[in-house]
Amino acid sequence: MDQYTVLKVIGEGSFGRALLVQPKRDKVKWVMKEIRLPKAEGGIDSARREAVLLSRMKHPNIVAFRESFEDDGHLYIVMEFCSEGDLLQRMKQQNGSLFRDDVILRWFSQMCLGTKHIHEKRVLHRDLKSKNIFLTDHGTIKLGDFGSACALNSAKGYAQTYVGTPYYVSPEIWDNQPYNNKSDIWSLGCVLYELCTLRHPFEARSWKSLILKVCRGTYTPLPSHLPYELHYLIKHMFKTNPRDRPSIHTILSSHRVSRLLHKHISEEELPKKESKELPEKRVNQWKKEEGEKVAMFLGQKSLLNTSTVKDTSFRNPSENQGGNVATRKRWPKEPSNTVLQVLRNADIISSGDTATTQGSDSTKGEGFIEMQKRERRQWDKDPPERLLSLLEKAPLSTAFNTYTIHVNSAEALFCPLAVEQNDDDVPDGVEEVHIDQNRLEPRSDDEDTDFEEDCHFDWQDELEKMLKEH
Ligand SMILES: Nc1ncnc2c1ncn2[C@@H]1O[C@H](COP(=O)(O)OP(=O)(O)OP(=O)(O)O)[C@@H](O)[C@H]1O
Repeated sequence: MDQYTVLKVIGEGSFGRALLVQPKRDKVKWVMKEIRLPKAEGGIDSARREAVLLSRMKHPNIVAFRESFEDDGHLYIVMEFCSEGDLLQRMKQQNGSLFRDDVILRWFSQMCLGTKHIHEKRVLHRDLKSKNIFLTDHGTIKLGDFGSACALNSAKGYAQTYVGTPYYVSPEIWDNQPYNNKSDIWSLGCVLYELCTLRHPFEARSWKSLILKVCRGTYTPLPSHLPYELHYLIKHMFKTNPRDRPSIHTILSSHRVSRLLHKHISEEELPKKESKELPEKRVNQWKKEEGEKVAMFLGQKSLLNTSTVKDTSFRNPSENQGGNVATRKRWPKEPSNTVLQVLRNADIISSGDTATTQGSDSTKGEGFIEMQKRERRQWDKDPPERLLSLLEKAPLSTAFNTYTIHVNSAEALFCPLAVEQNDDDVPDGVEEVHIDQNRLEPRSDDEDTDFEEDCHFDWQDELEKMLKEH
């Protein structure tokens, strides 16, 4: 710490402060993240290990790591200073004036490259949001902040429960399913949507409304002037079932939008073209040794493969001894219904309307069909009242922050991109989705739902425990 001069405090996040610092020996400015370490011994080792490891990702679109050290109960991570700040600040500066398509596509393609890099190393970001994506003075996008979230997730003694950031969290997380590579894709979809509209796709005034919208994948369509490829991409990134979302590899190589993204990506950065039926071959292209090393470093946590094929190229390190082959899990064919079942019973929802009305809307452009009053799915699970009752008891700090549950705080749900908070709850049975049925053909990316974290964190359990303690 002594070798740095603190120039100023840039800001405060959920886990500590961000300081602008300068080494005493030179003039280059760096950001120093100061993270309060958990008091309990147990989590410290893995907190340090994970933060350092994940901060060491080297890629032009990932915030560069300089060093990390501990001092006085804090973990310090020194990283590249992105002088243009984060994307959320940048969007606010627009004062409602939309970004040009080429700016959106350039930034998004760089985000994809950063995400591709970490996914290739079998690492998940878990907290992708516009606040964690930065811009340099050269206009380059840098993904940041994945070290601290992971570090704190594994810090068992920490008196907070890490979930992610509610506004960016995918349906499977609400349903207590493991985080997987497609969960990062959902969050990336939220950021892309924000860049396109300067609004968040799932704005809400209450937990119930937010979760309902996320779990239904219900969002206001993108403006019609945007290329149809972006409409198509957003639609697929917001598929409620992770198996139907494209992987980062698919987005960059074979997705319809890749043609547009390629204009902003140099040849050597592009993933090599592969035929779709080769998930094993694709896995082989990942640097297996690095993936295993990363998993080993992650405190013996393993990263499981989750797909429909047997993957012989990446094994859970703990299974390597016995030479067992990790069998990929199957995603259920239907989206997970647990949360929706709960919400269906909540007071914002009245009885279902099963009629489907289709009508053309001249303002939405040719070929758009407005789907209204879509048939409600029939859920066959028992209603898990638990989630809703927990949420009712648990006030939350701002839902745009990395979510930590503070039992005594009672801040309202607030969306920073919202101009004003309208009560925009979706009326029962009405989907605000405009579908160009000819062009937006659904497809499955089941084959590239590649991996999930085995260190599944049951946040509902944690929440329940915390509530009991108070
Ligand atoms: N590498 C960086 N370069 C420039 N600014 C940064 C950098 N890292 C963080 N910041 C800024 O520092 C402030 C605090 O960031 P921090 O990551 O600690 O929390 P946060 O992202 O605001 O919140 P949360 O912890 O909920 O994600 C933010 O305004 C962020 O834009």
